[in-house]
Amino acid sequence: MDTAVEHAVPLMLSGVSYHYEADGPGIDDVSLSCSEGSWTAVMGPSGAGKSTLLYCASGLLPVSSGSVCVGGQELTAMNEQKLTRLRRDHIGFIFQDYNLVEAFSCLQNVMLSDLFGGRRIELSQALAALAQVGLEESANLFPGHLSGGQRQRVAIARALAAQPDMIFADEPTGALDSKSSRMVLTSLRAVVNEGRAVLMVTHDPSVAAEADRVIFVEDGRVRSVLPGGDPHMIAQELTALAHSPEEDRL
Ligand SMILES: Nc1ncnc2c1ncn2[C@@H]1O[C@H](COP(=O)(O)OP(=O)(O)OP(=O)(O)O)[C@@H](O)[C@H]1O
Repeated sequence: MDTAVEHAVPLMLSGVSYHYEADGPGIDDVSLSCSEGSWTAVMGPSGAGKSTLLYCASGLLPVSSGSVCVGGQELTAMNEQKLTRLRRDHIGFIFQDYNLVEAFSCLQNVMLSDLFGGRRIELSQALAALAQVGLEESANLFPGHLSGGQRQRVAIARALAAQPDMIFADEPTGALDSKSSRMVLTSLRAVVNEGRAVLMVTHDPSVAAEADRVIFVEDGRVRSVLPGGDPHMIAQELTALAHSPEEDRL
């Protein structure tokens, strides 16, 4: 692999806009970057554009203007084939509802890409990813035997196994109780400590507080950025944003 690409910033968005339809909702002029070993949370009211931001940043939605670079590679200029390869090789995606295949064991779920002719994942890589989320003992269990938190940790292991530069997580704890959430957040911190960058959407200030910084989005635009760490400060910012007069937001 090209060394310059290998050491490039995992994610950089410059002036990114996307609208589902002309003059309709979407995101406007969003700029942000995520460095190696950093964890960024995205918060904002319902309908603010958080998921849209995540989908644009991961190449799942084509931006209408601006630039998106993942691992130093510009996504907006890529054809579908190159984009698919980039997503496969550099991006992990964790969804709220886990997206596990019920008929496959945890290990098979982690190796899914390899089983379907996508990225090659060695057995040792898959087992290491399961161990990283504390599920090495559960490799041969099926999702039906797991709690919600364990399922989500399998999904994280799957995102990790391909050793992506960048992990996107859309409400990864949204469906979990507090104990399971805690385990998922511990796993995500381990991923970040290993040098991966995480961009995570959440509604929960105590989950966002686990991140290194929190980006607040409203009406499709970035309104403010706070450091992680203090759930009360994050909750206050969210409330202030929701109650700010329309003219202050423009
Ligand atoms: N496929 C779509 N077609 C048209 N409009 C859409 C589509 N998906 C989302 N939207 C609209 O775009 C805006 C941003 O949606 P998005 O899902 O990004 O918000 P969000 O901040 O993630 O919301 P939530 O917290 O409720 O999940 C909303 O007004 C939403 O209704």
